[in-house]
Amino acid sequence: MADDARSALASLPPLPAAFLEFLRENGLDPAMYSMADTIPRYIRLKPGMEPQIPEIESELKCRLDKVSWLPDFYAIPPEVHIAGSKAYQQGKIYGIDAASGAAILALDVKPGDHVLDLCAAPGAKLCMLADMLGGTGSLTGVDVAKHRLAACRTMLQKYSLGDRCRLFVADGTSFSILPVNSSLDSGEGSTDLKNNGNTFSEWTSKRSWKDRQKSKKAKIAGSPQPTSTSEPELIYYGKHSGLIGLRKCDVLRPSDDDEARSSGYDKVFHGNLKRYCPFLSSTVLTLVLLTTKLHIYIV
Ligand SMILES: C[S@@+](CC[C@H](N)C(=O)[O-])C[C@H]1O[C@@H](n2cnc3c(N)ncnc32)[C@H](O)[C@@H]1O
Repeated sequence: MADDARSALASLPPLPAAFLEFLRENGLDPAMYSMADTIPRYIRLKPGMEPQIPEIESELKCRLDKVSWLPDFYAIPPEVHIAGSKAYQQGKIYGIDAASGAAILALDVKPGDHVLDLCAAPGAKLCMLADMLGGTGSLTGVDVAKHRLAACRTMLQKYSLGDRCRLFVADGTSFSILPVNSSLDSGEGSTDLKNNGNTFSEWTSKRSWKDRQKSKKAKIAGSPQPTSTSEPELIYYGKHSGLIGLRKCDVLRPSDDDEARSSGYDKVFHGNLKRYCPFLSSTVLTLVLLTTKLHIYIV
C-alpha cells in the first residue's frame, strides 16, 4: 500500500472487521476507500440528447467527461448533485454507476430479446435496459419491496421508457411468470376481449372497483393482504407490453420447467439474488455482487 493511501485510510472511520476480512479474502486493498471522495460520479445521457451537452454542462457547472468504453455514460465531479437540475427533472440524464452500466452491457441485449430484471428497484439498470431494447422485445422487472418497485415505475414513466415493461412485486427466487410470447399474444386490437375484467385493458393507476371490494372484504375478515412472497402482483404494464387484450389467467399463470425452457426469457439480469431463477431459455446470466463500493461481475 502506498504511504499516501495508508495515511488517508488512517483518517477514515474504521471499516467493519467482516468487510476488511472480505477484502482480504478477495485480494483487495482497503486503501481504495481512502480515495472515495475523488471517485467521479457517473450519469447516463438519454440517447439522442448529445446536442444538448453544452447546455447541460452549463447548468451543472461542470464538464461531462465521456466514458470511452461505456456508451452514453459521462463522468462528473463527485460533489455535483444532479437531482435539482432541469436536465434530470426533464429525464435527459440520470445517475447510474459505471459499474452498473458495465453489467448491463455484458448482458449483450439484442433487439427483440425478452429480458427479466430480478431485484430491479430502484431501477437505474431497468431504465438502461429499456433504453437498449427501444421499440422491440419486452422487459419484466421484479422486486420484493413494493414501495421500491413503485419508485421504479415512476422512473420508467419519467423517462418515457416503460412502454414495453411489466413490473411485478414478487420474490425473485420463485418468480415463474413467462414473458408474453406469440402463443399468448392475441393482438392489441382484439376489442371483444377488452374491458370485461378478465382481460388486460390499458394500464391505469386507479384500482378497479372489483379489486377495491376484494381488499375491503379481506380487511374486514382480518385476513392478511397479499404479500410479495405470495402471488406476484403486477403493479405496472406499458401500452406495448403485449398484455392488452390478453386474459389475465393466461398471463399470470406460473409456468413449469418445460415451458420455461421453450419460451422463457432470453436474458436475465440478476441484481441481488443468491439463487438462480429456475427458468432461462438461453442461459445468459449476469451475477452482480454488490458491496458498498465494490462491484464484481461474473458473466
Ligand atoms: C441493490 S438493489 C438492486 C438495484 C437495481 N438493480 C438497480 O439498478 O437500481 C437490491 C434490490 O433487491 C431486492 N431484493 C432482495 N431480495 C429479493 C428477492 N428475493 N426477490 C426480489 N427482489 C429482492 C431489494 O428489495 C432491492 O430493491
